[in-house]
Amino acid sequence: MMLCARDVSFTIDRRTIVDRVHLEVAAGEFFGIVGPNGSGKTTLLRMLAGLRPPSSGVVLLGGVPMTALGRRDLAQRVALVEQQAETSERLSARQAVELGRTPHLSALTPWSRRDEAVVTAMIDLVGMAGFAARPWHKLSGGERQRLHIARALAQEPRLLLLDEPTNHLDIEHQIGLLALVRALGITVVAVLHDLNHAAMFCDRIAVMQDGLVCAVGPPPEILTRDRLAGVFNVDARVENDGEGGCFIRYTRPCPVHPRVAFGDFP
Ligand SMILES: Nc1ncnc2c1ncn2[C@@H]1O[C@H](COP(=O)(O)OP(=O)(O)OP(=O)(O)O)[C@@H](O)[C@H]1O
Repeated sequence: MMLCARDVSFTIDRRTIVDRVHLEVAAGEFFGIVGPNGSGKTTLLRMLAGLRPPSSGVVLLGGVPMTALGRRDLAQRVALVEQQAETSERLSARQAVELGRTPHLSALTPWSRRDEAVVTAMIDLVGMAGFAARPWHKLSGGERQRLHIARALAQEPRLLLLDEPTNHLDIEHQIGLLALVRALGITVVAVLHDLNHAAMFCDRIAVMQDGLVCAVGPPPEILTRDRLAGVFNVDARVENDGEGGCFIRYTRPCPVHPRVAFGDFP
């Protein structure tokens, strides 16, 4: 499902956090948003999800302004997994995923065998089948994160928005999750901190800096040594992966001498 942000800004306390962002994400594209801490990624993602109305500009989903879609319509099309998503502690793992079916239920369409099958399939997809009966509060951070993804997939969204989806995951599950999401073939917009993951999985990425999108394009065009230095303040070599992509090799900085030592404190 095509997503378009037209000159979208967000201002709070007279500070512009997202500044006239223009983006077009094609149906089926895996689109990454990268940028330093505080550059406006989460704020932009929440506007793309229709959760935060822009101060100016418009977000269009399939050509329709988000603001024209009712909450239920929106939830049937768009799923968002936020950074510190929480779920009530009294639920089991399976019940947490079942919440993803809520937008599809009504008095006329009560819980059905199809809902049951979708929930089972999504729990299975994220490798959590053995955990379904476990109480939520007894799960690890990574297990919860995988179930948050399963809950979002159980919504059967056409647009999936992910804010640092690999948080808490071990390396196998970081790579497995991004590969899985990519294989779904739906439109995905993901805020990613790991630039090598962005390079591996994204069709295109947008780089944010101080609320502005300063570059958009395929990873090898965008993740240049100069940009990594200018935007992220790191020294790195960008190498060709031999398959049309790239990977980044960071340079260890020279040793820095802290201006304080623990012994300085009485
Ligand atoms: N509700 C708010 N009120 C005031 N300032 C806010 C609010 N929400 C976000 N900000 C500020 O806006 C800026 C952008 O925040 P945002 O969370 O979008 O950044 P980010 O790029 O996602 O950061 P990170 O990588 O650290 O998650 C930050 O400086 C943040 O402190």
